[in-house]
Amino acid sequence: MQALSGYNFNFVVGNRYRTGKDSIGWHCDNFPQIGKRPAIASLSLGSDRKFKLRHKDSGETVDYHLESGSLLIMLPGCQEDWVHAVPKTARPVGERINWTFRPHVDAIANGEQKPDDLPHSL
Ligand SMILES: O=C(O)CCC(=O)C(=O)O
Ligand SMILES: [Fe+2]
Repeated sequence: MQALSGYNFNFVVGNRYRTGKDSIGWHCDNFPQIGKRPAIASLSLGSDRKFKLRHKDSGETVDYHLESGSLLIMLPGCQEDWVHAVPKTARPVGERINWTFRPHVDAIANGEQKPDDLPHSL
């Protein structure tokens, strides 16, 4: 993950969406433990679902269709300026697993997430 994204990550959060009725509402992930201006990498597995971004000031929305195996990188600034959500869907979708890779201040000496030293190729 670090080689793919260019960022270091220290912990992972998993979400399971059993059906289209499972969802996550509008939010941003910028709580203190995650450090300042975090980059977050999001890996999707299983059924595809819509992922929405909404700009906090302008209200502009951007929709992504996250397929199994897709990797979405939310770069520094995304949590500060945008909220995101995975809405419910009436489509008959099966289970989706999402893993978000995040920094943690306890593991980063100065509280800032640093780009990784690894090359950006696999
Ligand atoms: O399931 C997703 O794609 C997003 C999950 C999410 O926003 C979160 O875990 O904070
Ligand atoms: Fe989130």
